[in-house]
Amino acid sequence: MPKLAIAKECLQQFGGLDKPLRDKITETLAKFEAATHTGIHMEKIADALNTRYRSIRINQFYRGIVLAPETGDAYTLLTVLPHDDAYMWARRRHLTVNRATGAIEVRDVTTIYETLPELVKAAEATPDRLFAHVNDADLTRLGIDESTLPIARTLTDTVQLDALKPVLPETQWDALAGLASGLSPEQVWSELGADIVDEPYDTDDLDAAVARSTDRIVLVDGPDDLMAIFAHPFALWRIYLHPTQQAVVDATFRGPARVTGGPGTGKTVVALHRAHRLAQQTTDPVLVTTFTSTLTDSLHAGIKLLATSPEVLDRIDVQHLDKLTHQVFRDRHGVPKLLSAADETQLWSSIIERLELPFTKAFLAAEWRHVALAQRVSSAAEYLSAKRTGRGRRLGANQKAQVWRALWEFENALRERDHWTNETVCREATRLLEERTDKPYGHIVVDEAQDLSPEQWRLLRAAVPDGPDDMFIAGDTHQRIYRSHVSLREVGIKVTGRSSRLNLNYRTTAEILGWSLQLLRGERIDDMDGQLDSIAGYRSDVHGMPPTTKGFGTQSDEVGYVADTVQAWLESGIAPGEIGIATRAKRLGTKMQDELFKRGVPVRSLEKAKGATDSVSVGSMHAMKGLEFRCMAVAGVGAKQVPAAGTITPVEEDVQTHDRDMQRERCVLFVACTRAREDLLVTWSEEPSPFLVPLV
Ligand SMILES: Nc1ncnc2c1ncn2[C@@H]1O[C@H](COP(=O)(O)OP(=O)(O)OP(=O)(O)O)[C@@H](O)[C@H]1O
Repeated sequence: MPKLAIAKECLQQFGGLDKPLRDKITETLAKFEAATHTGIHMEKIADALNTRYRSIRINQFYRGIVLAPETGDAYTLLTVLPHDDAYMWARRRHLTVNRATGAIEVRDVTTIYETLPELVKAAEATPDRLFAHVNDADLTRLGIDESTLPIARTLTDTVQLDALKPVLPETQWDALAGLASGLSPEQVWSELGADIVDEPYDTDDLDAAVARSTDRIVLVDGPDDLMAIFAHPFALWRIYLHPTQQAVVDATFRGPARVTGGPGTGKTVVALHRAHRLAQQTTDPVLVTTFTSTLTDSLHAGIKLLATSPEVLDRIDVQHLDKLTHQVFRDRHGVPKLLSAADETQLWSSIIERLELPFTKAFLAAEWRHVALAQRVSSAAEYLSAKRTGRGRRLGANQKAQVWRALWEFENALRERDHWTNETVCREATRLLEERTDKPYGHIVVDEAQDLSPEQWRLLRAAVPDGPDDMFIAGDTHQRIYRSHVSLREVGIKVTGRSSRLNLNYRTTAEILGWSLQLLRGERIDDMDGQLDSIAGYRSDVHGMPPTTKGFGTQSDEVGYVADTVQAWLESGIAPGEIGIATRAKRLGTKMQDELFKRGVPVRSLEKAKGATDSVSVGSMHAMKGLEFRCMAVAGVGAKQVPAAGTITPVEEDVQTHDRDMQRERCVLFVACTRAREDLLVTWSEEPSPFLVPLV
């Protein structure tokens, strides 16, 4: 029976076609396995650059181009195009095997040949060469072959390289783009997928190369599999992973492991695939968790797209972390009486007054959370020797004794009133899990790890036995938007030596990513494992318009302009559900919603509505975490709103906490801006935020 494999390019094209044509393609290909009987017509193509190209008829106007096998029965669908374009494709494009990875590559030989004289002419006008810093041996080692090398040597800037993307062999172009973005040859080498580079390849064996190209070509396993692939043509991440993503998904780790990387690099995608793979290999439950409910919903939707078997799906428990914590608590103690924020403030005030302490409520509350709870301090002696990393105000022994007295009184009051906070519920749930010898999960996968508190980490550690692949952690400390700062080591989770990094952004254009990264330039951001993280090497291969930044005299002018822009996006064919508006202050978000509602634009609040939508989404910058939109407006980025004054500890009170608060506010803005896929508008009224000043 003939087998069919589908190249990524086909699925991308498929997503952009009309429904009747998509149905026709699915129908034709579904018959493929029975082709010998139904006689699907495969024709040889005169003058094709590869004698194994065949065309298949989809309908009167469309043809697919297939690579027929030399021997055997595995066919690869390379492209689906209108009749003449399909034949032209086959006459211009050559298939070769990449020297470094052994994977198949397509190159548009004719266009390359036609472009070369222009490149040579441009190169004669300048001594600059884009790859002057890389020697031939390194380029060759990275898979640049003798046809591409002279072109690479002629390039003078990245604009030329970008223009060659559709015509150069993909893997070779990726290697050149990595080098051009500042990665060293070693870093590019590791991005190519170090585990496949040692085999001695037969560069003439196209069929073996197709089988190796799992990041670009998927083998269809019967008609049901075909239907599943074509049912979600935009979810390319389900099928085609970058070699660095695939390596992390497939690896076996002796203990906790993690993946880091900038926004949109596919950390969530990797976490989902890994959870799915673990669930396929084990009978133990696999927990997939994160810290917000919107994110939990989207993880759930992702797992449902991946897991086609009901048994595997049943084994994966996607749970909001707070919900899981409360569940463990409730199973033993029933529903806790939670202390409200106002009651907590009141309690600190009364303690300060009664003990006549020279500290503020905010200071004591932070000391309780970030020192006492974070380090499980339970006695005066432990508090005296506790690390106060990140706390700027130094305390003498007497002051520490006073603070400890206040913390003790606070906890005592909670006990006497049988009141709980989310933190003490988590602490108790952790204790309950630590007691258990039968842990509820065999594996745990955590997304957006940067925002979990130390107590939440201990809870997760206690919910899974120590062992291979016990915990998998995806996160990016540049996107930390809450107060928690954790050293994984200090909460008993050792990831050193089991950490991988993703660099290639799949979401945002290079222009939006580059602009947004400038918001964080120079910031010293930890990596949760005792080192500093870095933004070097993050890149996007997709280009678009630079972000638009615009200031207004009044807020109502700003609201009007954002609403005009949203209407223009809608008129240009963008669906309402593909548009997002983020604000730091909720009040401005409400104004935006009112304005759009008045103009008859369907709009919803992210904080209130859930699930898929065909409305414009308006939400706080925090609510944007984990989401993405084709077009994004980040509004109200004025000096009075960003950083949000109420969230910044005064310098006089604690300089280190002040600095962390400022950094966190930058990260919040960074997260909002990096949700945009194609278009980003950033606005403010009166003075711009100090974070924007160097950029506008
Ligand atoms: N291999 C892939 N092929 C196609 N699309 C991909 C691939 N990997 C990721 N993507 C897409 O890139 C976008 C970002 O992926 P994802 O949300 O996993 O990134 P992330 O690193 O978790 O982002 P963030 O940290 O900003 O939340 C998504 O639209 C996802 O579908």
